[in-house]
Amino acid sequence: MTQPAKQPTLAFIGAGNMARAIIGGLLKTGFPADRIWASEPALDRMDDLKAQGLNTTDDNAVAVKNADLIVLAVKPQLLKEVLLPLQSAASTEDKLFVSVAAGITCDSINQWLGGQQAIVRCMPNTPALVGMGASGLYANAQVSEEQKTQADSVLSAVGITAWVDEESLLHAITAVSGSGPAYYFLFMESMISAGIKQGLSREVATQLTLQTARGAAEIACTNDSTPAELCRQVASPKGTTEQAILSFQSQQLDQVVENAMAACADRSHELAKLLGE
Ligand SMILES: NC(=O)c1ccc[n+]([C@@H]2O[C@H](COP(=O)([O-])OP(=O)(O)OC[C@H]3O[C@@H](n4cnc5c(N)ncnc54)[C@H](O)[C@@H]3O)[C@@H](O)[C@H]2O)c1
Ligand code: PRO
Repeated sequence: MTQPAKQPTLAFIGAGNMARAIIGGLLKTGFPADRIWASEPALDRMDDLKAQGLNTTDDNAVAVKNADLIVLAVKPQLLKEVLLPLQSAASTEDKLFVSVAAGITCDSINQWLGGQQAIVRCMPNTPALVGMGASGLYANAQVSEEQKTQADSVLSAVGITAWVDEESLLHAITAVSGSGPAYYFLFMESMISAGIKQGLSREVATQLTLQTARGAAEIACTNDSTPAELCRQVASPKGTTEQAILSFQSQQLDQVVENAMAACADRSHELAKLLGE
């Protein structure tokens, strides 16, 4: 992690999957555990975090008061009821809020916090759990360069970061990388099922599918060739792969993927409207 000039004290409001992935990454990079607060309604669910040296509380306002950078990591459906009681804790100092909640806009968050707070919206993904996350980030006008660097450092602890200048692009980022891991898992499941139908045991089909996914991702990430070129390198003319590719194309794989990602982005828009009032 690139250490910012001033290392902030962090608070995680909600210590579920995404928060824990980020906390784990931060600790691995040497971020001091005693500069992290974690807040959950049930204290005993954070015994492991406390054992690692984090400050834990069941009072979100305490965590917010103690922190410079607050990661909002509750479900989008809960964000409003979590933020409304935090207005006075939030407004006392110059704090940065980093929201990972899908869909919810900076305007909604500011409306609930009752001010003009510095807000970074972030769309991370679950590969953050293994330090291979991909996070899209957007900063509102109140965010200073130093705060932007701090937010980037937190998310860089669990993978790569990409900033966008338009908040609305977070819908597309959700469709690409936020939800993206699920598409690959689904495809793996389909390949395993098809392998079993062709006579392989579940164990062998799973082993070969997962290693193939890992290997293909590694080549795509380390090679200068585009995925389309890498595909051509596997598919010998008049060979076996070509037939599989032709089958995918005849069923309009591009269109299937485009439709699925449009549905994902539409839901992100919808969540912003439904939950943002
Ligand atoms: N899981 C993903 O793939 C993913 C990807 C990108 C973004 N996100 C976003 O991350 C956020 C968290 O998702 P998650 O998968 O970690 O969910 P999660 O359910 O694992 O974590 C949410 C946590 O919030 C806690 N919580 C509930 N009420 C609370 C309250 N009043 N105060 C404090 N904490 C409270 C819950 O106990 C839980 O531990 C969501 O907004 C989601 O949109 C998730
Ligand atoms: N998981 C969250 C959802 O499905 C946000 C992106 C990934 O809503």
